[in-house]
Amino acid sequence: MRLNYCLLFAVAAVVVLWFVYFNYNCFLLRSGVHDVLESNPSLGKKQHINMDLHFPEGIKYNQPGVSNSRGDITTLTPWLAPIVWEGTFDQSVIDGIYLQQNITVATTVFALGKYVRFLKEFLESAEQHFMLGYRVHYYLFTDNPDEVPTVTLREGRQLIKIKTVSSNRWQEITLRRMEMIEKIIEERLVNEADYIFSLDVDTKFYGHWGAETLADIVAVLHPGYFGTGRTGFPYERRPESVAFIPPEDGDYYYGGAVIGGRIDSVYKLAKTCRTQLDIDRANKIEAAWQEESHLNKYFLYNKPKKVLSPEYLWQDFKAKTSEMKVIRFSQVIKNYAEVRPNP
Ligand SMILES: CC(=O)N[C@H]1[C@@H](OP(=O)(O)OP(=O)(O)OC[C@H]2O[C@@H](n3ccc(=O)[nH]c3=O)[C@H](O)[C@@H]2O)O[C@H](CO)[C@H](O)[C@@H]1O
Ligand SMILES: [Mn+2]
Repeated sequence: MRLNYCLLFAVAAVVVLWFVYFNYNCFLLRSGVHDVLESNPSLGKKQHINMDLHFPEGIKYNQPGVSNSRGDITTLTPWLAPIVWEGTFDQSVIDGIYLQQNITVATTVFALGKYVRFLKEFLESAEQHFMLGYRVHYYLFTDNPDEVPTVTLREGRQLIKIKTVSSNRWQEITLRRMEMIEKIIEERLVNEADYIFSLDVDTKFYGHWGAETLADIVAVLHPGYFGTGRTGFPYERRPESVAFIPPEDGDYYYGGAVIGGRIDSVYKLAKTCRTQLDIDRANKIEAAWQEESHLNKYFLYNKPKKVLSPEYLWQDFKAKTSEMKVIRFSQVIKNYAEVRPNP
């Protein structure tokens, strides 16, 4: 009789324990804690997450047209990557696909030395226009965390400050972004994000920037060289630099102010550019436009899967041209001599 009680008690205990464990797991899944607790998924594995363009039922959207949506500009590269212009995408279709993927977009921003002054407008305007509805984590590299302004962030968005040593050369600050992006992907982002954008801080958002910009690896057309012949691009032209591009080569001139894509692809890009910057340094040569020159070399041989039009990187001093239906992100006017640590 006593044995039966013991047995009953043991069974009851197992049932209770299982119940508690099951509910705890459900709680973890619901709260997304599993994403963090999982052991480091390798960068290779990351590649296969969320690649489907699954579209949920019940969303109303316009029927796609059969002629070009824009007649005034090219909306495809010769390797058939989309060039994202206003009028080429339907935001409700894009959000239908990407909102349900539950993605996290890491955004690296560097504010070293006096560039910390650009943060307020950058962050405030990003909160109005950048990836609204998506989880956004800003990773802010600065040598002066105390001067970072307090900006109210929307739900699901956070800012992580990373104390970083500055340099007395602006060229060094901008080119070192590659190794810092490489490191932070290795150390954190592999577990904390799906996509990443590296953005210049001396900038401001003026219009919608959403999930239409997401792809495996994303480049932006530099507003200063859109429509320029390739021989006029400011590529590195000295063969002694790894960033060298001969005058007969080149697709576009891409801006260094915007780099984006999936974590594993941007990792590959950052690592490659960092390695090539190291080789140049050992050979005592610095490319004409630092990491931007190496970025252009990288994209020449590793074509971007999506190209953002200059709507996604304009310059405040530049008059709007006819093909620019909207300005989404733009470099603010700065006094170079006053904000930079060296000429
Ligand atoms: C529009 C565009 O594509 N701009 C690129 C261009 O000039 P820019 O004139 O845009 O370069 P920049 O002075 O804005 O420097 C690039 C970024 O480095 C950071 N920074 C720089 C200096 C400093 O003292 N503190 C600091 O934090 C900051 O995040 C800034 O946004 O060429 C640079 C490389 O030469 C970069 O590739 C820039 O992205
Ligand atoms: Mn800039």
